[in-house]
Amino acid sequence: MNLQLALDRLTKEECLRIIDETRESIDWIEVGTSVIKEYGMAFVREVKKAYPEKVIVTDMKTMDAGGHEAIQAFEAGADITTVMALSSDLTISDMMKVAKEYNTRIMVDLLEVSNPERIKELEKLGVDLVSLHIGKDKQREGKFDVSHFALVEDFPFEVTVAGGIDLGTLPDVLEKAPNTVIVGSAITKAEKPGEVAAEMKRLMNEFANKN
Ligand SMILES: O=C([C@H](O)CO)[C@H](O)[C@H](O)COP(=O)(O)O
Repeated sequence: MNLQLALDRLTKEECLRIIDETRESIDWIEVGTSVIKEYGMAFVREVKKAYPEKVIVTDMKTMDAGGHEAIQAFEAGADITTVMALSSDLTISDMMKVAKEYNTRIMVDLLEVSNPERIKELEKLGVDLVSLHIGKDKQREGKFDVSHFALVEDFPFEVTVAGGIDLGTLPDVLEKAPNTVIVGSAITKAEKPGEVAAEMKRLMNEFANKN
């Protein structure tokens, strides 16, 4: 099970400091949408160069022009880039075509998707990696909870989860055995990010060893 560190609403210097403090505990590094908007693909290149051993996820949240944005992400060194499930099938399939050429992956973000029909369509498109996600704004009405797993439980997807997950909610999330847990603020806003990430990874390893 992977721990993905999500870097959002931070300066470059803060991102690099937090990666450095958490590097022993994290598996995947997400250059968040807000960081990409601030610094562009140049910063993705910088992170990949500094941490070639980590899986780099660019949270592009692509909604259109999928082929172009996938090339931008993969040329910058991303191993995985995100597209919104609510975008056109053509956007998603164009990105999957590019990912095949680069030997990389597309993560489909299920933000605001609750209709099982859309999930079936994604499966038909050949999607294999999805993100169950409660967005930052929506978190004001409630953070990610395990009832959201129901949307994908009958599908063969690799599942990542995000949406305000912290040390309090992690144990319940782990019971559903997602492939990757995405954590942003609970680590990045912590006084000691390294300690929070280490404790999260310890709980994840403990769960994996028991199951
Ligand atoms: O994708 C994200 C969000 O939409 C802001 O861009 C975050 O990376 C994701 O939600 C994880 O962050 P937290 O919710 O702060 O754990």
